Amino acid sequence: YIWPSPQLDALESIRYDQDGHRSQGISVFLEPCDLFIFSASPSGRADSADWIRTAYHDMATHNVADGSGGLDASIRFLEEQSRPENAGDGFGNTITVFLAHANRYVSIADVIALGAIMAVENCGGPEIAFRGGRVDAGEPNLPGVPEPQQDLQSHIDSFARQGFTPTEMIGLVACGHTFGGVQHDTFPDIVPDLHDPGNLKSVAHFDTTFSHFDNNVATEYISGTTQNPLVVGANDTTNSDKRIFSSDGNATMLSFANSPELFASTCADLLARMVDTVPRGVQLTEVIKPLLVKPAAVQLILDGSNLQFSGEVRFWNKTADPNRSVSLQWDDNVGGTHNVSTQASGVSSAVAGRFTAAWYAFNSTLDAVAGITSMRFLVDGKVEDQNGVGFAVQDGILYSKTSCLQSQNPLTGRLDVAVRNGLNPTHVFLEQEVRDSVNRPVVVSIEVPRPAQALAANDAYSLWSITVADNNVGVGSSPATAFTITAEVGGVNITANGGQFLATLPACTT
Ligand code: HEM
Repeated sequence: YIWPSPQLDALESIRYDQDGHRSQGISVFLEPCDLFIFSASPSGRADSADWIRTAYHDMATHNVADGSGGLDASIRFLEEQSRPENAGDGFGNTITVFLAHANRYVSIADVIALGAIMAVENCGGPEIAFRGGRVDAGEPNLPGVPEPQQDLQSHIDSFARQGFTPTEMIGLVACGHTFGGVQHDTFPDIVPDLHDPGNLKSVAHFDTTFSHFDNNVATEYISGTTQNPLVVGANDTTNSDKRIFSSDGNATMLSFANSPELFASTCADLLARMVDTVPRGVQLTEVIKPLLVKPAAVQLILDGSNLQFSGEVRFWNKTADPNRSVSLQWDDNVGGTHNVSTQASGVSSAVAGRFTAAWYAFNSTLDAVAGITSMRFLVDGKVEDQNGVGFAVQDGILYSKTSCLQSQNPLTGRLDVAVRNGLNPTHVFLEQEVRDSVNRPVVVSIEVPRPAQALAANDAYSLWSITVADNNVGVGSSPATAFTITAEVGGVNITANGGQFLATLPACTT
């Protein structure tokens, strides 16, 4: 895709800015892969296992016939979590971690999908295609998750309702059950108290590598050494993995045992399909791939007769290199081209170090009248401009530095919006992201009134002002969020680069 695209940019960041500079903070819960943040270690549990099971149980309500259910974060509702089919506290744990990572561009359901993908990828598994655009349910879905005491035919029927064939059922169960196990606390009839100081939560694991993706779930099953509690459990009624794995005469499991590559590629396909199983009508984005050159945190602020321009750029698949020269070049509205050097600002990595990225920061002062239309980067003399498209930077609407804090409690401030002469917006509005009563990120818009008499800020901009209160701080799971400015111009919305938190504004003097 072409930068900027607010939704795809946000999805790309949460997927690929994992560790180090500008970390989005999800992958740390998988470091190391047997980390379990909710009880003392060694617990025998793992965040990674909880996250994969959460994605499956959220999806498993899907009904291909009527399009209902699917991966839509309905698992966050306590009503759904309290059903027998959703036994255990892993769903609540997972949602607690994930809620803070959702935003207006990344739904809670997208985070659930990505959490499962990252657990697999970052813990030894194959790369899995990730799309965004899931829509969070406003209420619980109908029940429909398979349970271990049910017979084979009901499992075949259940997976068919979810959209998977009997062979795919074997695959999906094996792909999931290469992680985690059955807990004594949740299933005391399947797993006894193990009294094991190395496994404090008494989890009987599905294979010997419970926090690592590999085909041991298949090799141990085929070789007869498996300790999988759903295969060799004392009560055969709950040996659902045994019935499922053997349902085709062990052909599928044998193929997985013989080929770790086949197991990995099958799981990459099936798990991608699992997280892309969404209620009918939901339109997913393209597969999110890393942008090789990606601006981030671009800010343009009116400061008297100048524009303060700052931001960063990330170069994918590059490591730090003190000899590299990176400069930023931009075009203005009056035919000029300008150059500024950048400074190395950090490095990041993703997928347990499989990928790295090098970051550079820029900071410059532009003449407000000349403004800016687009930018490009020069890396050791080579032009990076999205294959000639350039990186568009809009200067039509932005914050003015004259914005100020009016009161701390309640938090109120005057936001001065600079509108470029000639832009002629039909509307200007502030947008703030908040959470609705069921924790979905939603955007509240506040119209910025058109001033009766335009107040010139300089030769290029006039100011529109509005006093707003930030009612969002500390509400529910909402982190404090910035106000952003959007202008509707000729039926199209353009959004200012960079948002403004009221709390960080200087106090008003008038
Ligand atoms: C017939 C289908 C399935 C049955 C009956 C089943 C049953 C179970 C049971 C009883 C547990 C133990 C839960 C606990 O003690 O907290 C479990 C755990 C788990 N299941 Fe499944 N499962 C099925 C399919 C799947 C699928 C398709 C996936 C994912 C692709 C999956 C992923 C997991 C994971 C990762 C765990 C470990 C959770 C942890 O250790 O915290 N399961 N499953």
